[in-house]
Amino acid sequence: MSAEAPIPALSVRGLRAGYQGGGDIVRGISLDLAPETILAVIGPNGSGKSSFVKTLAGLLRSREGSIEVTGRAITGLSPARRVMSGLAYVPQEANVFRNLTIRENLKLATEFLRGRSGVGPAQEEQVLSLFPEIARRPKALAGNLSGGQRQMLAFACALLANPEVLLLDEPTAGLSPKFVGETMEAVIRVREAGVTVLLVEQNVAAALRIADEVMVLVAGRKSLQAPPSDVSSGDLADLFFGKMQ
Ligand SMILES: Nc1ncnc2c1ncn2[C@@H]1O[C@H](COP(=O)(O)OP(=O)(O)OP(=O)(O)O)[C@@H](O)[C@H]1O
Repeated sequence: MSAEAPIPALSVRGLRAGYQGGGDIVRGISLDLAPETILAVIGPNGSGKSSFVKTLAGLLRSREGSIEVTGRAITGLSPARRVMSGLAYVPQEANVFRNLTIRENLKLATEFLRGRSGVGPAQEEQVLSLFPEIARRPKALAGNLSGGQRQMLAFACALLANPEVLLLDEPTAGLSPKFVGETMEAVIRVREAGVTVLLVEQNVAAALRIADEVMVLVAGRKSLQAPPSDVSSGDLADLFFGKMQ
């Protein structure tokens, strides 16, 4: 890296992780993610995408390797301390309290984040400006929102932390095509607001449309990292098919 290159928003070196009593599922992943970009992480079912993102979020303990956010080591930190260090995470499921209103969900997230710099009314206003349909209905129960709107509420809660990096685990899972498009538009707005996004996605076409870089995971290893324009559907078919053989 030259002296002028910006510090990566997220830097991962030799990351290995697995579940208790089992072998490694994340098998030596390294990557540098430039600031204010979207990295789409794709790969066959069971290739370790969710495990990778959980390791970054601190929910799965890393066995080896290092993680830095804007040049600061976070490898040994708890999930909560990682959020405070600028790494926010939206899990695939159970990412909002369905029996609480939009306003209550946002309030809880803010309470949790007390002490993190940049958290407060100005940040909330900026975040809500990204998601007008959430901002318009503060008293709506999260459980009564559409799947797409619920994802936006989950994004909003995570962004209240004023993070440098937002980790999204399959935000379009189970959504109809209309809501897939809306969710992807929301991810673009998040990047435009200055946040770097690591997006795990099963919907390869939708992810490639918005990503600046794509990383293909096969059996817990990085098989490819490139701009989407450099990745052919033949390459992807080979990588996905290779896993199934
Ligand atoms: N809690 C767990 N305990 C033990 N093994 C697990 C656990 N969660 C996932 N695994 C295993 O880890 C491997 C990778 O799973 P993971 O969910 O990370 O893959 P994925 O690429 O996200 O899959 P998908 O695209 O189907 O969501 C699989 O073999 C899975 O069975």
